[in-house]
Amino acid sequence: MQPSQAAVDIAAGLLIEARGIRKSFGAVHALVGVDFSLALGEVLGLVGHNGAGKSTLMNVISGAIQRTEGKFIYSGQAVDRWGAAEAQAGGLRCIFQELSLCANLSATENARIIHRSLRGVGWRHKARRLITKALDDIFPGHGIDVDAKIADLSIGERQMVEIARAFTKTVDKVRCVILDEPTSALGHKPAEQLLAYIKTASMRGVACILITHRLNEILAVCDRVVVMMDGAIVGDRPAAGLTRSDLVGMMGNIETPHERNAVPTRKATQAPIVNHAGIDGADLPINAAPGDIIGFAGLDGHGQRERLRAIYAATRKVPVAFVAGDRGVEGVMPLWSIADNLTLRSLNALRKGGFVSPSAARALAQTWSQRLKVKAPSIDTPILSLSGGNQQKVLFARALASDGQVILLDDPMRGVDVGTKQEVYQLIRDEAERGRIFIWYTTEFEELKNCDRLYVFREGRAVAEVAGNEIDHNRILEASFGGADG
Ligand SMILES: Nc1ncnc2c1ncn2[C@@H]1O[C@H](COP(=O)(O)OP(=O)(O)OP(=O)(O)O)[C@@H](O)[C@H]1O
Repeated sequence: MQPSQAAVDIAAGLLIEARGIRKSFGAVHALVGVDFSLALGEVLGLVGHNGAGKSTLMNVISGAIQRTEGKFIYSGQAVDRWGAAEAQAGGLRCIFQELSLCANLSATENARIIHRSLRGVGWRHKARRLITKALDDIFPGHGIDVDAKIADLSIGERQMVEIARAFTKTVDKVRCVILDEPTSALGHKPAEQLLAYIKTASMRGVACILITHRLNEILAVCDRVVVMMDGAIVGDRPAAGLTRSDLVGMMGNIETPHERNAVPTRKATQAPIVNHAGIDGADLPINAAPGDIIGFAGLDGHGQRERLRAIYAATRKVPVAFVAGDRGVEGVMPLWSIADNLTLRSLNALRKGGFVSPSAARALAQTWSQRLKVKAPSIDTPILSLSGGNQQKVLFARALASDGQVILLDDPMRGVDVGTKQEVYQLIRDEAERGRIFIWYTTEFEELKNCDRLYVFREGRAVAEVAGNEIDHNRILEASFGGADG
């Protein structure tokens, strides 16, 4: 077999070398002396639990924040001042978890922002061509209108534009792309397309750093895996030959496979509380009784989110809570603390004599932030200073701490680490045992295995119902694409 361009370049030299990097935010020591390197054309997977310091390290490397201490060498040159402009000029691009596109501009205009060379008469035409080509190369068949405002695109489409923009090149070359949870808002197909593209980009000599909690993605594309824990690098190994459980072990977790219980008989005796009719005869009614964990499956964007919202609006008899997937737009109150964000849905229940009881609110916030292991100095910490996965945990805690008997989940585990995910799955099962109903849309097939029953969506309708032991990948794919009874 011919060695790839990446393998040749890896032998030839390093693009990034960082030594003894430290970064503190006041009393929080996010990086405590990190040595990190990246070769030309290398695909490096960066993993670790929520709050381990992955994004902070990438922010230092991309020049978004300044290191407190340490040495940074880029392309053989030691650099003192390293900001976003220097990184861009050096061909280093970054796709952050919280997307950086201007919402009131189109994809075309957003492409222009990072390419100053696109100026003068005809810049719009050139920018449109540039971003369209990148989208077509990475996500063939994407269907995105590059002249529509970003605000009018779905979260998945926004993520695709952000990714495509990072790979566009004009006079500025692309040498390294940092992708922080790039697939967390993408459906299955675009996620696969991106992984394939990362491989081809690396063959052309573009290095990529992939941060993801989806470990199969790391195993699929990476040359090397680096593990972070508590602000330090604790593992660094070639990816070849590693298994998923090796990775989980390197992160200090042990994976316990979940054996699905047979659907408890008590459910047969309980009347459904959710009884939601479809839009027509081809759209199945959604039924859920106390204790049910119902999954919504199918290709992303086929009506699952709309149905969750419709169920939310129609559920009147019992309290209902919603965990949003697009936390930036729908979930997080950015200027508030963890405690205020967490108790927001419980203010009525916390009222004593007409006023919200501060001590009861704090006790509730403390309990649930501990149960979900939110990593922060205290519950008074501003939510925006938390890592992405920890922000998502707070949103989850908000719903579970509430009186919601029906909990609607819109892909809630985006960016949550593998250890916490297992604990949250257990929490969901425990809460279901206590009689809560979960209706759970997820883009991760593995998560669907936690459900008692699934509805598969296609073209805006729930077209198939799959119960218990029939839940398998092929069955879902068949229904998603219209085979068999789908
Ligand atoms: N601007 C900030 N102010 C205060 N603390 C911060 C800030 N940014 C990050 N931190 C803290 O630094 C630590 C590392 O966070 P970081 O975002 O790097 O983690 P991460 O490994 O990327 O986690 P995740 O997988 O959840 O995205 C966390 O404790 C976080 O709360």
